[in-house]
Amino acid sequence: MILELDCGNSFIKWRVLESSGASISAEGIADSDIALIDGLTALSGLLLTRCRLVSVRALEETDKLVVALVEAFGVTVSCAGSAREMAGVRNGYEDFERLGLDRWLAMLGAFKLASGACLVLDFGTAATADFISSDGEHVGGFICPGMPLMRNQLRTHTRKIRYGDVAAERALERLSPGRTTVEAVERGCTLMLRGFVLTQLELARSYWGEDFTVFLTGGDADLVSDAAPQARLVPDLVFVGLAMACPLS
Ligand SMILES: Nc1ncnc2c1ncn2[C@@H]1O[C@H](COP(=O)(O)OP(=O)(O)O)[C@@H](O)[C@H]1O
Ligand SMILES: CC(C)(COP(=O)(O)O)[C@@H](O)C(=O)NCCC(=O)O
Ligand SMILES: [K+]
Repeated sequence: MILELDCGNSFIKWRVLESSGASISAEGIADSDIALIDGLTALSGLLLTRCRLVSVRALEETDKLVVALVEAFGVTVSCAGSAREMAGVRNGYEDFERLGLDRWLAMLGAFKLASGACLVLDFGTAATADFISSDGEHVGGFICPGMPLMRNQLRTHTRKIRYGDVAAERALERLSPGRTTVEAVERGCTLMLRGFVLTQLELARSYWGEDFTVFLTGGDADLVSDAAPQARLVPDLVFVGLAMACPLS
């Protein structure tokens, strides 16, 4: 069985594939290395042979996780790395190694699925947009605070914005102007993200007319999907790219 990991700034997304790579036998989200290893250990019939991962965390942090995985499961771990060019996509950064690996893998996955120009929108800790033209050129992208960062900045830099997770979830049942603090903040931040989506769509249209595919991914993709009804919601887009960047043969 193959373990795949996407280590973002907030969560580790994981899944276990059958050895052929054809089907998913388990998947989940962990908020720490320990929670990940406990979650995997609790699975019955787990026989890991290989592991591939992508991380946007600090090198030492990623190394620590790799050591823990080797210790716990005796697996060989391969980590996705940067590339100037791969699978027909050319990294557009001046310094290609500085482009976030999750963005790079999502771009590889998107270009493979679209076989044409694409706009990749990822809503995690940060919200990112990346533009890939039909010939595989990465035009560049944008990085903004995502929902968790916007919400936490308001909570920690004001005196009177305080509320819990349950109230936050309930506040997003509608997007009309808020009549409580929690509604005002949660809906306001959601509308900021939707505005971000609309701006990116407008820019993509100015480059490519209607001839492009929009991909939505990341834990908060659902919050903005109404703003881009034409988009393909692909929660595992990073994993599509991970399999391309770390083939297990
Ligand atoms: N099942 C879930 N578990 C945890 N977070 C989730 C889940 N579904 C959506 N989210 C939201 O996803 C966001 C994190 O997205 P994610 O793509 O995991 O970020 P990152 O890659 O930066 O770690 C958070 O705002 C969180 O509330
Ligand atoms: C932009 C990001 C913080 C997004 O991380 P995420 O929200 O997925 O945790 C990450 O891709 C990153 O650290 N990138 C390096 C900087 C760059 O891409 O320019
Ligand atoms: K991510």
